[in-house]
Amino acid sequence: MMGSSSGARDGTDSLACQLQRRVRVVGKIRPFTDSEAGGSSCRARVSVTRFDGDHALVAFDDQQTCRKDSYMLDWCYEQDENIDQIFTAEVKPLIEGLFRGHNGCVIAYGARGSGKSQLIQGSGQNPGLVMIALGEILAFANENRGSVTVSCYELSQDHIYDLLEPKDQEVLILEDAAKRIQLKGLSQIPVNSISDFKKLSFHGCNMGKSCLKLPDDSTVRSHRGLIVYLSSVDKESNSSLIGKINFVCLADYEDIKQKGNARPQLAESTKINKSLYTLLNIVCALNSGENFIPYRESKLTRLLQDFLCKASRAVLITCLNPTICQDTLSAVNLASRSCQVANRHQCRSAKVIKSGSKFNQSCSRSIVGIHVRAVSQKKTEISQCASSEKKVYGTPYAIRRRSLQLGSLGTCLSEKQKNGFPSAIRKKKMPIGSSPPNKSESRKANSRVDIVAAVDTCSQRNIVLDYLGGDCPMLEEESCESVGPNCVENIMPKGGDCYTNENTFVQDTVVGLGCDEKMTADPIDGTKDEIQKIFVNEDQSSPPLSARLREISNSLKLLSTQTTTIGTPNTDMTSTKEINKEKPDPKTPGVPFAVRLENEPKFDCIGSPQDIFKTRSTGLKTYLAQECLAFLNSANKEELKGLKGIGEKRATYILQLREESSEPFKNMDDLKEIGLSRKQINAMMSQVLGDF
Ligand SMILES: Nc1ncnc2c1ncn2[C@@H]1O[C@H](COP(=O)(O)OP(=O)(O)OP(=O)(O)O)[C@@H](O)[C@H]1O
Repeated sequence: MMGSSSGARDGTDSLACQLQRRVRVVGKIRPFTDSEAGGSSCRARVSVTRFDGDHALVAFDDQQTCRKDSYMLDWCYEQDENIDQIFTAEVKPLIEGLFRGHNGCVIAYGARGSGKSQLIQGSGQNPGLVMIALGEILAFANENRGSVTVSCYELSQDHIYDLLEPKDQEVLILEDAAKRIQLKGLSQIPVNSISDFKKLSFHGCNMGKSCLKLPDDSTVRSHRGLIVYLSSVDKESNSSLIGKINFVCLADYEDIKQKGNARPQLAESTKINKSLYTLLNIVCALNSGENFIPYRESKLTRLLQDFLCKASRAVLITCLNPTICQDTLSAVNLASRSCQVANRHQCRSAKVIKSGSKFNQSCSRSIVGIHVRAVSQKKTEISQCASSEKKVYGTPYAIRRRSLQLGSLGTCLSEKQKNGFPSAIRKKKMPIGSSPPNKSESRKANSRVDIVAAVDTCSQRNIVLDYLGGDCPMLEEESCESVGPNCVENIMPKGGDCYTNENTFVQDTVVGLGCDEKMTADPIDGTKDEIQKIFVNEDQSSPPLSARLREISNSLKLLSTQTTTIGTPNTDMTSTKEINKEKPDPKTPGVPFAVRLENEPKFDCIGSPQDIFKTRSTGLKTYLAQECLAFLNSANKEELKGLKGIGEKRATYILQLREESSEPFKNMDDLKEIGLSRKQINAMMSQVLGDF
């Protein structure tokens, strides 16, 4: 059912690398539920390939749509691995840290129904991580004259509530003189045994039953957590030790883009997602050794500040549905990005991952971000790029604040480097009906679609592709130069065909990574197959600017010829949002433009032709603005740069914003935040109109 597993988590190099990581990012695929078992959803769709050391590739294969997505995580537990195993490998080390007075954090993150509650809380027969951990902590406390207390909280809509002793007032986050977080108003209840704990009333329910489990109300989503405090006496020094560990069950991740913006829970979802993004940024920043960690960006991260810091250790467990589910794909994509960006810092090897289009796009965005970070932080280090051991990156938050101030971006780069940036991500359109390339051509083509991700040196033997140093015969010189001589490792898989159709673009992503040593050219057994499996066979890049403009132009033409339609608007106004969303159809829309205008007034009642014209032009403007925004929210860098007022810097910045929020531009005023003046916005709009 599950894919092959290879390797073990015992590589010493890997261990050394992992020890530096403050937050491990792992996955857990939940077993099929009774209703799923035996159904069509039960077909093998998720596979895990583990590599020597601490990395695992999770591949989703949707047989119906032929879509394949693969994500690299620090590790992934398969369906048949139980919670005890996760406890031993991931949580026990944190508990041992707790015994020495260190804080720890266990976070369950994932889509709805992915097994978060089961993992953290468990059920009557199968204790979750909390219960297993508490058993060990209590045993330790009894042996070491220690005491244990617990708190339980809920973070909903940016308000924190005490679940053990509910009060009218919310819990406040304060910082003491030593900069430690104090949760004012959150009760701590002493616990001496598991049975004591089971008797606790968690907001009207018992821990063993439904604590940390949200009520079955799809409109309410919140983060919940249980903190266990341990105070003990160190036998050797006889000093007192105080540590705490937080078990967090995050609210379900929902991909807002996919669900549409018209839902009543949109504001709630947006808030929750923002807090999740911030959390993942923190994970990334911590693992990358950033100095500045943007805790204040959300209440969740502020609340977790003491548990997610340089002095503590944590594990983020991404719970995965075993069947294809867009929310799960998006959730694991984000988790994977956060650990891969961190990996680029920590380890100096490279691995190529070929995966579905979403992953490609997101990777390339991250990669762009990395370049920006490098540039913004220390110009002189650009030429050394990732080969430098120095930390040169900023957090996404910092980037957002900094990136538009990079007035000297162009000047701080040598001419070659300047050229290198845009060319690092190139597009190649495959001709219509072109026949599949032969093997050697295919190799060349493949070299253009590689996604490069940095991973642990220890896992190089298992790398799913051929690694090429500067002497690779297949390597195109152009590719090498695009990222500079010192920092580029060009990577190209063996075999695997890359066919594209008319609208498919192949994205070149060549990333500068500091690799200390060359990897062997041959992947381990079976990995070649894996390459095929995860190879990009589709790429859903956003349609080119010309296609988008053509769509608008056609729509406008339609308007001018279909006055009768305007006079009798279709009642199906809901189609408006659908058409204007993330994945616009590059073809001429089938629905007449007039009926797609949002809030379109009834023209019959307006009066004179002049009034009708005015009303229509308002609608047109609204539509055009929406198209512009949708375009800015989805276009790739080159397309963005095709717009007036958007150059390299601004395009990079926009991509960066999109990493943090799926839809950063919701109205025209948001464009001012990227430094566009009203005049520039108008010019951009006129450019679009000019094509008509
Ligand atoms: N390890 C497991 N063993 C057996 N069943 C599991 C396991 N993990 C999850 N499940 C089952 O999967 C389903 C979803 O699990 P769970 O309720 O924990 O997910 P969730 O992410 O907390 O969902 P929600 O967000 O809706 O609360 C449940 O029916 C649960 O019994």
